[in-house]
Amino acid sequence: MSTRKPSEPNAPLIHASWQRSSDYGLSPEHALHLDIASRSQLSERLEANARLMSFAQPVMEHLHCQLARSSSMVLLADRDGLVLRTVGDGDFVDRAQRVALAPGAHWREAVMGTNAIGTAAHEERTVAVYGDQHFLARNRFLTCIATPIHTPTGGMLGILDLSSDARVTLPHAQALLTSTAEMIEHRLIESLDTGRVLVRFSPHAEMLGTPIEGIAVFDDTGHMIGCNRRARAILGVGGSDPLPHFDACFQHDWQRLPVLVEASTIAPVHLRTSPPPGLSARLQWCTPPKPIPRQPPAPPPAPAKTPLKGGFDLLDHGDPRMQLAIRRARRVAGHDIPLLIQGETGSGKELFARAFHVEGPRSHAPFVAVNCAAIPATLIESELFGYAPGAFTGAKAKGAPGRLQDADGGTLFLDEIGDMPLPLQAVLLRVLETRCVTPLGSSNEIPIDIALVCASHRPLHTLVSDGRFRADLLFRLNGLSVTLPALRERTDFDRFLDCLLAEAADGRPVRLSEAVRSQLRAYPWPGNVRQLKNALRVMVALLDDTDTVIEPAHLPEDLVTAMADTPPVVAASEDLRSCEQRLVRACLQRHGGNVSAAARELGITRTTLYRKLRQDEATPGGNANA
Ligand SMILES: Nc1ncnc2c1ncn2[C@@H]1O[C@H](COP(=O)(O)OP(=O)(O)OP(=O)(O)O)[C@@H](O)[C@H]1O
Repeated sequence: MSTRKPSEPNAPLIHASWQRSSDYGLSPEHALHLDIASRSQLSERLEANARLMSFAQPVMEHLHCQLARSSSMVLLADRDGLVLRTVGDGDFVDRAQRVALAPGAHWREAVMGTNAIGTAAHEERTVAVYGDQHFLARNRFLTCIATPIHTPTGGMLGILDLSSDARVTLPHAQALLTSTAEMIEHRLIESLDTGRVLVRFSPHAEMLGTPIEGIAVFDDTGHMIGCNRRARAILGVGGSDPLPHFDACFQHDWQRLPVLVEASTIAPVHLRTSPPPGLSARLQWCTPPKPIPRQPPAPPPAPAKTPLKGGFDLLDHGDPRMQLAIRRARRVAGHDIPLLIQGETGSGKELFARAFHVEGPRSHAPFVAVNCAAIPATLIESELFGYAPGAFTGAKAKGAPGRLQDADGGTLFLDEIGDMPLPLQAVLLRVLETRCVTPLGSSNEIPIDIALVCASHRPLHTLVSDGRFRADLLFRLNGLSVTLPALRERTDFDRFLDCLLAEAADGRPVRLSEAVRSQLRAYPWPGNVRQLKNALRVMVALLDDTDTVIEPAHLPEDLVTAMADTPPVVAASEDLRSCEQRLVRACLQRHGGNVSAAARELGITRTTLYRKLRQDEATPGGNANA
C-alpha cells in the first residue's frame, strides 16, 4: 500500500479502494499499463450493450451540452468498467485521451487503481473521486463522479460517469448524473416488451408520467419482472430482495386488474398499500389483455361509482362553466383543432384532456401525457422528439422514439406548456407546422399525426407579454381555449363533493355531517379537486370501521390549520361588526381560549379584546366562549 494518504471527502471508501489498488500490485507512479479492448472486442461489447447505449446516448449528449464550457466529458462504461462511449470535445478530451479515458479502455480498479468508474463498479453505488484521491498519479488532474445504471431487476447494467478538470467545480454534478441515470433506467423499464401490465405509481398524483415516478412491470401471473429504484424505495423492496407479486405490493386482487386498468384510462386510480395511505397510479397493458390464467373466470367487475368509460359525462355535475367548456370541446373533437385548457392547479385539466381523447375519434390510439414542468430542461428535447437510429457504431437498436411518436395516431397532452424552455418552443412550433418530427442526431423527418391538447395553470398571454412564451406558438396552440372553474367557484359543489366522497369511500356507506359539509363548502381549496380528494381519502381512513358519518374530528389536521388560517369570506350582507366578531372568535378558538395569545395575533391589547368579547356576548347569536 502506498504511503500516500487520500484526502477527504469520502475518506473511508477511498482508503479501502487504495488498499485494493495496492493489493492488485499497482503503485501510484505505475508506468502506463493499459488494458485496451481490440476493435472487434469493443464491437462485441457495444453490440451486447446496444439497448443500454440507445437509451443513454441522447441523455449523455444533453448532459454534455449543459456542461459544454466546463472542461468535462460524459462517459458510459459497461458493468465491468470498459468505456463504451464518450461525449465531449475540446482540450479536456485530448488530455483525457492521453490517460486512456476513451472508448475501449478498461477502468476497473485492477487496471487503473482508485477511480470513479472502477470504484463505483466495485461498490455498486455512486462514487466521486476528486483529484489526488486517484490512486495513479497520472490521473490526478481529473475529478470524476460515476453512478451505476441498474437493470430492471436491480443488477448493474453499466456506469455513467462525469469527468472534469480537477480545478473546475461543477455544481450539482452528482444530482444531475443520478437523475440522468434514473431517466435511462426509466426508459429501459418502459420499453420492456415481455410484461403484461405496466404500473406507474407515486404518493403524489402529479408525479405520474414524470421520470421520478415509481414504475414496475408485472408478468401474466402478477409477478414483478422489473422496476426502477423509485419503485423499490416506495414499496420498500431492498436491492437484493426478490421482486414481489402484485398482490404483495398493493392491497388489490390481481384478478381485478382489468377494472383497474380501465379505470386508470380516465384518471389515476388509488392503489391501497399497507400501511396506508396508498398510492396514485396509472396502469396500462403491455400486451393486449387476455384472460388471466390459472384462475376461474374473473368475477364481474364491481358496480362502478363513477362511469369508467366515456369521457365528459364523468366531469359534468351541473356547473354551467364546466358544461360550457364540455359543450365547446365536444364540438371541436375530431376536427384537428388544438385544445388549450387553462385553470388552476388540480382543477381537472388532465382529466378534461383525457375525456376529450376518449370521446374523440382517436380513442383507440394512445393518449400520451407529458408534464413539461417535471422533465429537466436538458432531457425534454430527447423525451419529446426521440433520437435517431444507428447514431453510433455497433448500435442495433432502432433508436428511441420520442413521446410525439408514441402519440402517433392518438392524442398528445402537453401539461404545463408554459414551462417549456424557449428554444424548444421553436422546435415544437416547427413540428406543429410541418407535422413531422426530426429525431435528435438525424436529418430524417418522420410524419406524425396527433391531436394536440395543452394545459397551463398560468395565463399564457401574460407569459407572452413577459417574453417567456412565443406568441406564434400560442396562436398555434390556441385553437379552442377553455378555462375550467376553480373548485370554490363551482355551483355544483355539493353534488360533486358527494360523488368524490363515494369514490373515496370505495363502497363503504359513508356520509358527511352537516358541520363538515359546510366547512368544506366555505374553504377556498387552493389545491382544487386534488386537495379535496386527498382530504376525503384521509377522512374516510380516519373513520372507525363501524362509523358511517364523517364529523369535524375526522378532518385532516393540516386542513383544519389551513381552514383556521383562511380569512373568512365576507358575505355582502354581513356587516363589519359581525365580520370582526367572527374573526375574533376564530382567533380565540385557534389559541384554545388563550386571550393573551389571541390579542397578540390580532395586534390589539387584551383589554380591547375583552371589550370586543363583551360586545359579542351582547350581540344576539354571539358566543364569547367559542
Ligand atoms: N371531475 C372529476 N372527478 C373526479 N376526479 C377529478 C375530477 N377533476 C379532477 N379530479 C382529480 O383531481 C386530481 C387533479 O386533476 P388533474 O390532474 O386533471 O388536474 P390538473 O388541473 O391537470 O392539475 P395540474 O395543474 O396540477 O396538472 C386528479 O386526481 C383527478 O383525478
